[in-house]
Amino acid sequence: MKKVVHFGAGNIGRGFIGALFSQSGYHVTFVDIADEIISRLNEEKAYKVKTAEDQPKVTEIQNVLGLNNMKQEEAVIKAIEEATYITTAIGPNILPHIAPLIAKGLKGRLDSSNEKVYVIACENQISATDILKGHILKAMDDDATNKIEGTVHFFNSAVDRIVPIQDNKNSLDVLVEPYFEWVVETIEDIPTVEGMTKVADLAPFIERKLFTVNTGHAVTAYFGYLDGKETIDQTLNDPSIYEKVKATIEETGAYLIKRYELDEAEHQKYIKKILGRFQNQHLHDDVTRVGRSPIRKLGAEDRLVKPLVEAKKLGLSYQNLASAIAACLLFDVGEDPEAAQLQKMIQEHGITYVLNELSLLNETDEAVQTIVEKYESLKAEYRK
Ligand SMILES: NC(=O)c1ccc[n+]([C@@H]2O[C@H](COP(=O)([O-])OP(=O)(O)OC[C@H]3O[C@@H](n4cnc5c(N)ncnc54)[C@H](O)[C@@H]3O)[C@@H](O)[C@H]2O)c1
Ligand SMILES: O=P(O)(O)OC[C@@H](O)[C@@H](O)[C@H](O)[C@H](O)CO
Repeated sequence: MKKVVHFGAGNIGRGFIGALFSQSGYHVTFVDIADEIISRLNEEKAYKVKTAEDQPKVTEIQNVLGLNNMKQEEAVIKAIEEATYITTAIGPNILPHIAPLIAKGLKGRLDSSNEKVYVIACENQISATDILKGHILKAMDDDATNKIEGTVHFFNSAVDRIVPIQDNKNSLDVLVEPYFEWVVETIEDIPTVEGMTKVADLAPFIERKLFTVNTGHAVTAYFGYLDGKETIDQTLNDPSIYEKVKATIEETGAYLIKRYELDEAEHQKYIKKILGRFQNQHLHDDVTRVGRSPIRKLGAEDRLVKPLVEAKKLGLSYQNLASAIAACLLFDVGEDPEAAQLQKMIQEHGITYVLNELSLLNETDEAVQTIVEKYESLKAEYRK
Protein backbone atom coordinates (compact mmCIF):
# COMPACT_ATOMS: atom_id res chain seq x y z
CA MET A 1 0.00 0.00 0.00
CA LYS A 2 1.42 3.42 -0.96
CA LYS A 3 1.70 5.92 1.84
CA VAL A 4 1.13 9.64 2.34
CA VAL A 5 2.21 11.84 5.22
CA HIS A 6 -0.24 14.72 5.58
CA PHE A 7 0.54 17.67 7.88
CA GLY A 8 -2.62 19.18 9.44
CA ALA A 9 -5.42 16.85 10.57
CA GLY A 10 -7.93 19.70 10.60
CA ASN A 11 -10.96 20.42 8.44
CA ILE A 12 -9.40 20.29 4.99
CA GLY A 13 -6.85 17.63 5.99
CA ARG A 14 -9.42 15.12 7.22
CA GLY A 15 -12.35 16.37 5.14
CA PHE A 16 -10.64 16.59 1.77
CA ILE A 17 -6.97 15.80 1.07
CA GLY A 18 -6.52 12.91 3.53
CA ALA A 19 -9.92 11.55 2.47
CA LEU A 20 -9.00 11.61 -1.26
CA PHE A 21 -5.78 9.70 -0.59
CA SER A 22 -7.50 7.13 1.58
CA GLN A 23 -10.20 6.61 -1.04
CA SER A 24 -7.47 6.19 -3.66
CA GLY A 25 -5.98 3.28 -1.69
CA TYR A 26 -3.21 5.07 0.24
CA HIS A 27 -2.37 4.73 3.92
CA VAL A 28 -2.57 8.21 5.46
CA THR A 29 -0.42 9.35 8.40
CA PHE A 30 -1.82 12.62 9.72
CA VAL A 31 0.70 14.82 11.55
CA ASP A 32 -0.70 17.44 13.90
CA ILE A 33 -0.09 19.08 17.28
CA ALA A 34 -3.66 18.54 18.48
CA ASP A 35 -3.39 15.63 20.92
CA GLU A 36 -7.11 14.84 21.03
CA ILE A 37 -7.29 14.42 17.23
CA ILE A 38 -4.12 12.29 17.12
CA SER A 39 -5.26 10.00 19.96
CA ARG A 40 -8.68 9.60 18.42
CA LEU A 41 -7.21 8.76 15.00
CA ASN A 42 -5.05 6.05 16.59
CA GLU A 43 -7.92 4.65 18.64
CA GLU A 44 -10.61 4.72 15.97
CA LYS A 45 -8.41 4.30 12.84
CA ALA A 46 -11.32 5.60 10.75
CA TYR A 47 -13.80 8.45 10.49
CA LYS A 48 -16.67 9.59 8.29
CA VAL A 49 -16.91 12.41 5.75
CA LYS A 50 -20.49 13.63 5.30
CA THR A 51 -21.62 15.98 2.52
CA ALA A 52 -23.71 19.02 3.45
CA GLU A 53 -26.80 18.58 1.24
CA ASP A 54 -30.43 17.50 1.50
CA GLN A 55 -29.48 13.84 1.05
CA PRO A 56 -25.99 13.64 2.56
CA LYS A 57 -23.49 11.11 1.27
CA VAL A 58 -21.42 9.49 3.99
CA THR A 59 -18.02 8.00 3.21
CA GLU A 60 -15.98 5.94 5.66
CA ILE A 61 -12.31 6.94 5.61
CA GLN A 62 -9.97 4.11 6.60
CA ASN A 63 -6.28 3.31 6.82
CA VAL A 64 -5.43 6.40 8.80
CA LEU A 65 -3.31 7.05 11.87
CA GLY A 66 -1.93 10.09 13.64
CA LEU A 67 1.44 11.37 14.88
CA ASN A 68 2.17 14.40 17.02
CA ASN A 69 5.09 16.29 15.45
CA MET A 70 6.03 17.91 18.77
CA LYS A 71 6.24 14.59 20.59
CA GLN A 72 6.96 11.94 17.96
CA GLU A 73 9.59 13.47 15.74
CA GLU A 74 11.42 10.20 15.01
CA ALA A 75 8.17 8.49 13.96
CA VAL A 76 7.35 11.38 11.59
CA ILE A 77 10.85 11.14 10.05
CA LYS A 78 10.37 7.41 9.52
CA ALA A 79 6.92 7.97 7.97
CA ILE A 80 8.42 10.53 5.55
CA GLU A 81 11.08 8.00 4.59
CA GLU A 82 8.35 5.58 3.51
CA ALA A 83 5.94 8.05 1.85
CA THR A 84 5.10 8.56 -1.82
CA TYR A 85 3.40 11.90 -1.12
CA ILE A 86 3.97 14.55 1.54
CA THR A 87 1.11 17.04 1.70
CA THR A 88 0.08 19.89 3.98
CA ALA A 89 -3.13 21.73 4.88
CA ILE A 90 -1.97 23.52 7.95
CA GLY A 91 -2.25 27.25 7.20
CA PRO A 92 0.36 29.26 5.24
CA ASN A 93 1.85 30.80 8.39
CA ILE A 94 2.69 27.37 9.82
CA LEU A 95 4.70 26.14 6.81
CA PRO A 96 8.04 27.56 8.08
CA HIS A 97 7.53 25.71 11.38
CA ILE A 98 7.05 22.24 9.87
CA ALA A 99 9.73 22.61 7.16
CA PRO A 100 12.71 21.61 9.38
CA LEU A 101 11.04 18.30 10.27
CA ILE A 102 10.17 17.59 6.63
CA ALA A 103 13.82 18.39 5.79
CA LYS A 104 15.01 15.85 8.39
CA GLY A 105 12.67 13.20 6.98
CA LEU A 106 13.77 13.90 3.41
CA LYS A 107 17.43 13.82 4.41
CA GLY A 108 17.03 10.39 6.03
CA ARG A 109 15.26 9.17 2.94
CA LEU A 110 17.78 10.60 0.46
CA ASP A 111 20.62 8.87 2.37
CA SER A 112 19.15 5.46 1.73
CA SER A 113 16.94 5.66 -1.36
CA ASN A 114 16.38 7.57 -4.57
CA GLU A 115 12.72 6.63 -4.86
CA LYS A 116 10.61 9.61 -5.94
CA VAL A 117 8.52 11.54 -3.46
CA TYR A 118 6.04 14.33 -4.22
CA VAL A 119 5.56 17.33 -1.93
CA ILE A 120 2.35 19.37 -2.33
CA ALA A 121 1.18 22.20 -0.05
CA CYS A 122 -2.62 22.51 -0.13
CA GLU A 123 -3.04 26.00 1.26
CA ASN A 124 -4.91 29.13 0.15
CA GLN A 125 -1.75 30.83 -0.97
CA ILE A 126 -0.14 31.41 -4.35
CA SER A 127 3.03 29.27 -4.76
CA ALA A 128 2.63 27.74 -1.29
CA THR A 129 4.69 24.67 -2.26
CA ASP A 130 7.51 26.85 -3.61
CA ILE A 131 7.48 28.76 -0.32
CA LEU A 132 7.55 25.50 1.65
CA LYS A 133 10.39 24.24 -0.57
CA GLY A 134 12.37 27.40 0.25
CA HIS A 135 12.01 26.72 3.98
CA ILE A 136 12.91 23.03 3.54
CA LEU A 137 16.05 23.89 1.56
CA LYS A 138 17.07 26.41 4.21
CA ALA A 139 16.94 23.62 6.79
CA MET A 140 18.97 21.14 4.70
CA ASP A 141 22.71 20.64 4.36
CA ASP A 142 24.42 20.83 0.94
CA ASP A 143 24.70 17.07 0.62
CA ALA A 144 20.93 16.53 0.95
CA THR A 145 20.15 19.58 -1.22
CA ASN A 146 22.30 18.15 -4.03
CA LYS A 147 20.44 14.83 -3.88
CA ILE A 148 16.97 16.41 -4.14
CA GLU A 149 17.04 17.04 -7.88
CA GLY A 150 15.08 14.34 -9.73
CA THR A 151 13.99 12.62 -6.53
CA VAL A 152 11.97 15.09 -4.45
CA HIS A 153 9.35 16.81 -6.60
CA PHE A 154 7.58 19.95 -5.44
CA PHE A 155 4.24 20.86 -7.05
CA ASN A 156 2.11 23.93 -6.41
CA SER A 157 -1.62 23.36 -6.09
CA ALA A 158 -5.03 25.00 -5.72
CA VAL A 159 -7.46 23.42 -3.30
CA ASP A 160 -11.18 24.11 -3.21
CA ARG A 161 -13.76 22.63 -0.87
CA ILE A 162 -15.62 24.53 1.83
CA VAL A 163 -15.13 22.73 5.13
CA PRO A 164 -16.54 24.66 8.11
CA ILE A 165 -15.47 24.38 11.74
CA GLN A 166 -17.00 21.16 13.02
CA ASP A 167 -19.71 21.31 15.67
CA ASN A 168 -18.80 18.11 17.47
CA LYS A 169 -15.29 18.41 18.87
CA ASN A 170 -15.54 14.87 20.27
CA SER A 171 -15.73 13.29 16.86
CA LEU A 172 -13.31 12.93 13.93
CA ASP A 173 -16.20 13.03 11.45
CA VAL A 174 -16.23 15.96 9.05
CA LEU A 175 -19.08 17.80 7.35
CA VAL A 176 -17.99 19.08 3.91
CA GLU A 177 -19.65 20.72 0.94
CA PRO A 178 -20.31 18.29 -1.93
CA TYR A 179 -18.18 20.27 -4.42
CA PHE A 180 -14.41 19.85 -4.57
CA GLU A 181 -11.49 20.65 -6.83
CA TRP A 182 -7.78 19.91 -6.34
CA VAL A 183 -5.57 21.20 -9.14
CA VAL A 184 -1.88 20.26 -9.11
CA GLU A 185 0.76 21.81 -11.34
CA THR A 186 2.66 19.01 -13.08
CA ILE A 187 2.88 17.25 -16.40
CA GLU A 188 4.76 14.33 -14.89
CA ASP A 189 3.34 10.85 -14.76
CA ILE A 190 2.74 10.61 -11.02
CA PRO A 191 0.98 7.97 -8.88
CA THR A 192 -2.77 8.33 -9.28
CA VAL A 193 -4.89 10.08 -6.69
CA GLU A 194 -8.61 10.05 -7.49
CA GLY A 195 -9.94 13.61 -7.57
CA MET A 196 -6.59 15.26 -8.37
CA THR A 197 -6.52 17.28 -11.62
CA LYS A 198 -3.10 17.88 -13.21
CA VAL A 199 -2.39 21.06 -15.20
CA ALA A 200 0.73 22.43 -16.87
CA ASP A 201 0.20 26.00 -15.64
CA LEU A 202 -1.53 26.59 -12.31
CA ALA A 203 -1.64 30.41 -12.46
CA PRO A 204 -5.10 30.80 -14.06
CA PHE A 205 -6.55 28.12 -11.81
CA ILE A 206 -5.23 29.40 -8.51
CA GLU A 207 -5.97 33.05 -9.31
CA ARG A 208 -9.48 32.21 -10.50
CA LYS A 209 -10.10 30.24 -7.30
CA LEU A 210 -8.43 32.61 -4.83
CA PHE A 211 -9.84 35.79 -6.40
CA THR A 212 -13.38 34.45 -6.80
CA VAL A 213 -14.06 31.91 -4.04
CA ASN A 214 -11.79 33.43 -1.41
CA THR A 215 -12.32 37.08 -2.32
CA GLY A 216 -16.09 36.57 -2.35
CA HIS A 217 -15.93 34.60 0.88
CA ALA A 218 -13.84 37.30 2.60
CA VAL A 219 -16.16 40.14 1.55
CA THR A 220 -19.16 38.15 2.79
CA ALA A 221 -17.42 37.45 6.10
CA TYR A 222 -16.32 41.04 6.72
CA PHE A 223 -19.66 42.65 5.86
CA GLY A 224 -21.50 39.85 7.66
CA TYR A 225 -19.39 40.46 10.76
CA LEU A 226 -20.02 44.23 10.65
CA ASP A 227 -23.73 43.61 10.31
CA GLY A 228 -23.89 41.16 13.23
CA LYS A 229 -24.48 38.04 11.12
CA GLU A 230 -23.22 34.65 12.27
CA THR A 231 -22.84 32.55 9.17
CA ILE A 232 -21.99 33.00 5.51
CA ASP A 233 -25.34 31.75 4.16
CA GLN A 234 -27.24 33.97 6.63
CA THR A 235 -25.17 36.98 5.49
CA LEU A 236 -25.99 36.36 1.85
CA ASN A 237 -29.71 36.36 2.63
CA ASP A 238 -29.26 40.10 3.04
CA PRO A 239 -29.80 41.41 -0.53
CA SER A 240 -27.61 44.48 -0.05
CA ILE A 241 -24.62 42.40 1.10
CA TYR A 242 -25.28 39.84 -1.64
CA GLU A 243 -25.05 42.63 -4.23
CA LYS A 244 -21.79 43.91 -2.68
CA VAL A 245 -20.24 40.46 -2.80
CA LYS A 246 -21.36 39.90 -6.39
CA ALA A 247 -20.07 43.31 -7.45
CA THR A 248 -16.69 42.59 -5.83
CA ILE A 249 -16.18 39.27 -7.59
CA GLU A 250 -17.29 40.91 -10.81
CA GLU A 251 -14.39 43.33 -10.31
CA THR A 252 -11.94 40.47 -9.76
CA GLY A 253 -13.66 38.72 -12.68
CA ALA A 254 -12.98 41.63 -15.04
CA TYR A 255 -9.28 41.38 -14.13
CA LEU A 256 -9.20 37.57 -14.49
CA ILE A 257 -11.02 37.64 -17.84
CA LYS A 258 -8.57 40.18 -19.22
CA ARG A 259 -5.44 38.65 -17.69
CA TYR A 260 -6.14 35.02 -18.65
CA GLU A 261 -8.40 35.60 -21.67
CA LEU A 262 -11.22 33.71 -19.96
CA ASP A 263 -14.57 33.28 -21.68
CA GLU A 264 -16.83 35.95 -20.17
CA ALA A 265 -20.02 33.86 -20.16
CA GLU A 266 -18.18 30.89 -18.62
CA HIS A 267 -16.77 33.12 -15.92
CA GLN A 268 -20.23 34.51 -15.11
CA LYS A 269 -21.40 30.91 -14.68
CA TYR A 270 -18.45 30.27 -12.38
CA ILE A 271 -19.38 33.32 -10.26
CA LYS A 272 -22.99 32.15 -10.03
CA LYS A 273 -21.90 28.69 -8.95
CA ILE A 274 -19.62 30.10 -6.25
CA LEU A 275 -22.39 32.31 -4.82
CA GLY A 276 -24.65 29.24 -4.78
CA ARG A 277 -21.99 27.31 -2.85
CA PHE A 278 -21.78 30.10 -0.25
CA GLN A 279 -25.58 29.92 0.18
CA ASN A 280 -25.51 26.26 1.25
CA GLN A 281 -27.71 26.23 4.37
CA HIS A 282 -26.36 22.91 5.58
CA LEU A 283 -22.82 24.22 6.10
CA HIS A 284 -23.31 26.74 8.95
CA ASP A 285 -19.95 28.29 8.09
CA ASP A 286 -19.11 31.01 10.63
CA VAL A 287 -18.15 34.50 9.41
CA THR A 288 -15.35 34.38 12.00
CA ARG A 289 -13.78 31.29 10.39
CA VAL A 290 -13.98 32.72 6.89
CA GLY A 291 -12.67 36.13 7.98
CA ARG A 292 -9.92 34.58 10.17
CA SER A 293 -6.34 35.89 10.03
CA PRO A 294 -7.08 39.33 8.53
CA ILE A 295 -3.38 40.26 8.53
CA ARG A 296 -2.67 37.33 6.18
CA LYS A 297 -5.69 38.28 4.10
CA LEU A 298 -4.43 41.87 3.74
CA GLY A 299 -1.15 40.60 2.26
CA ALA A 300 0.02 42.02 -1.06
CA GLU A 301 -0.35 38.64 -2.82
CA ASP A 302 -3.62 37.68 -1.16
CA ARG A 303 -7.32 37.74 -2.17
CA LEU A 304 -8.11 41.43 -1.56
CA VAL A 305 -5.04 43.53 -2.33
CA LYS A 306 -3.58 41.65 -5.30
CA PRO A 307 -6.76 41.84 -7.43
CA LEU A 308 -7.21 45.51 -6.48
CA VAL A 309 -3.66 46.33 -7.58
CA GLU A 310 -4.03 44.30 -10.79
CA ALA A 311 -7.46 45.80 -11.63
CA LYS A 312 -6.08 49.30 -11.07
CA LYS A 313 -3.08 48.60 -13.34
CA LEU A 314 -5.47 47.56 -16.11
CA GLY A 315 -7.65 50.66 -15.63
CA LEU A 316 -10.54 48.54 -14.28
CA SER A 317 -12.87 49.41 -11.39
CA TYR A 318 -11.63 48.53 -7.90
CA GLN A 319 -14.17 50.43 -5.75
CA ASN A 320 -15.76 47.29 -4.29
CA LEU A 321 -12.39 45.74 -3.56
CA ALA A 322 -11.45 48.94 -1.73
CA SER A 323 -14.64 48.61 0.37
CA ALA A 324 -13.79 44.98 1.08
CA ILE A 325 -10.32 45.98 2.34
CA ALA A 326 -11.91 48.71 4.47
CA ALA A 327 -14.33 46.17 5.95
CA CYS A 328 -11.44 43.78 6.64
CA LEU A 329 -9.70 46.58 8.57
CA LEU A 330 -12.78 46.71 10.84
CA PHE A 331 -12.70 42.96 11.64
CA ASP A 332 -12.36 43.07 15.41
CA VAL A 333 -12.93 39.51 16.63
CA GLY A 334 -11.24 39.22 20.05
CA GLU A 335 -10.53 35.47 19.80
CA ASP A 336 -8.65 35.91 16.51
CA PRO A 337 -5.05 36.81 17.42
CA GLU A 338 -4.44 38.48 14.03
CA ALA A 339 -7.61 40.58 14.35
CA ALA A 340 -6.46 41.75 17.79
CA GLN A 341 -2.97 42.55 16.45
CA LEU A 342 -4.48 44.39 13.47
CA GLN A 343 -6.70 46.56 15.66
CA LYS A 344 -3.72 47.38 17.90
CA MET A 345 -1.67 48.39 14.84
CA ILE A 346 -4.51 50.60 13.57
CA GLN A 347 -4.90 52.26 16.97
CA GLU A 348 -1.18 52.92 17.33
CA HIS A 349 -0.25 53.87 13.76
CA GLY A 350 -3.38 54.48 11.67
CA ILE A 351 -4.73 52.98 8.44
CA THR A 352 -2.17 54.37 6.02
CA TYR A 353 0.70 52.84 7.97
CA VAL A 354 -1.10 49.49 8.17
CA LEU A 355 -1.80 49.43 4.42
CA ASN A 356 1.83 50.24 3.77
CA GLU A 357 3.20 47.64 6.22
CA LEU A 358 0.84 44.76 5.48
CA SER A 359 -0.33 45.34 1.93
CA LEU A 360 2.72 47.16 0.52
CA LEU A 361 0.45 49.97 -0.70
CA ASN A 362 2.18 53.32 -0.79
CA GLU A 363 0.41 56.25 0.90
CA THR A 364 0.67 58.25 -2.33
CA ASP A 365 -1.33 55.55 -4.14
CA GLU A 366 -4.82 56.87 -4.81
CA ALA A 367 -6.23 53.42 -3.90
CA VAL A 368 -5.05 54.08 -0.33
CA GLN A 369 -7.04 57.30 -0.21
CA THR A 370 -10.11 55.42 -1.49
CA ILE A 371 -9.70 52.69 1.15
CA VAL A 372 -9.29 55.28 3.93
CA GLU A 373 -12.48 57.08 2.84
CA LYS A 374 -14.41 53.81 2.71
CA TYR A 375 -13.02 52.81 6.10
CA GLU A 376 -14.20 56.07 7.68
CA SER A 377 -17.64 55.77 6.15
CA LEU A 378 -18.06 52.10 7.20
CA LYS A 379 -16.88 52.99 10.69
CA ALA A 380 -19.49 55.76 10.90
CA GLU A 381 -22.18 53.42 9.56
CA TYR A 382 -21.48 50.37 11.75
CA ARG A 383 -19.76 51.67 14.89
CA LYS A 384 -22.31 54.24 15.97
N1 LIG B 1 -11.55 24.80 5.48
C1 LIG B 1 -11.65 25.15 4.21
O1 LIG B 1 -12.76 25.40 3.70
C2 LIG B 1 -10.43 25.23 3.33
C3 LIG B 1 -10.59 25.04 1.96
C4 LIG B 1 -9.49 25.15 1.10
C5 LIG B 1 -8.24 25.40 1.65
N2 LIG B 1 -8.11 25.56 3.00
C6 LIG B 1 -6.76 25.80 3.50
O2 LIG B 1 -6.31 24.64 4.19
C7 LIG B 1 -5.44 25.01 5.24
C8 LIG B 1 -5.97 24.41 6.54
O3 LIG B 1 -7.26 24.96 6.79
P1 LIG B 1 -8.31 24.23 7.72
O4 LIG B 1 -9.61 24.90 7.51
O5 LIG B 1 -8.23 22.76 7.55
O6 LIG B 1 -7.74 24.64 9.16
P2 LIG B 1 -7.84 23.84 10.52
O7 LIG B 1 -7.53 24.81 11.60
O8 LIG B 1 -9.10 23.07 10.58
O9 LIG B 1 -6.64 22.78 10.41
C9 LIG B 1 -5.30 23.09 10.59
C10 LIG B 1 -4.65 22.00 11.43
O10 LIG B 1 -3.27 22.30 11.54
C11 LIG B 1 -2.86 21.96 12.86
N3 LIG B 1 -1.63 22.68 13.19
C12 LIG B 1 -1.47 23.99 13.49
N4 LIG B 1 -0.19 24.27 13.77
C13 LIG B 1 0.49 23.11 13.62
C14 LIG B 1 1.87 22.73 13.75
N5 LIG B 1 2.83 23.63 14.08
N6 LIG B 1 2.20 21.46 13.51
C15 LIG B 1 1.26 20.53 13.18
N7 LIG B 1 -0.05 20.83 13.04
C16 LIG B 1 -0.43 22.09 13.26
C17 LIG B 1 -4.03 22.34 13.74
O11 LIG B 1 -3.98 21.68 14.99
C18 LIG B 1 -5.21 21.92 12.86
O12 LIG B 1 -5.63 20.60 13.16
C19 LIG B 1 -5.38 26.55 5.22
O13 LIG B 1 -4.29 26.95 4.45
C20 LIG B 1 -6.67 26.92 4.52
O14 LIG B 1 -6.61 28.15 3.89
C21 LIG B 1 -9.18 25.48 3.86
O1 LIG C 1 -8.82 29.35 4.75
P1 LIG C 1 -8.65 30.84 4.61
O2 LIG C 1 -8.56 31.54 5.93
O3 LIG C 1 -7.56 31.21 3.66
O4 LIG C 1 -9.99 31.37 3.91
C1 LIG C 1 -11.24 31.13 4.51
C2 LIG C 1 -12.19 30.51 3.50
O5 LIG C 1 -12.42 31.43 2.47
C3 LIG C 1 -11.61 29.23 2.91
O6 LIG C 1 -11.21 28.32 3.88
C4 LIG C 1 -12.62 28.56 1.95
O7 LIG C 1 -13.61 27.91 2.69
C5 LIG C 1 -11.94 27.59 1.02
O8 LIG C 1 -10.83 28.16 0.42
C6 LIG C 1 -12.87 27.02 -0.01
O9 LIG C 1 -12.14 26.26 -0.91
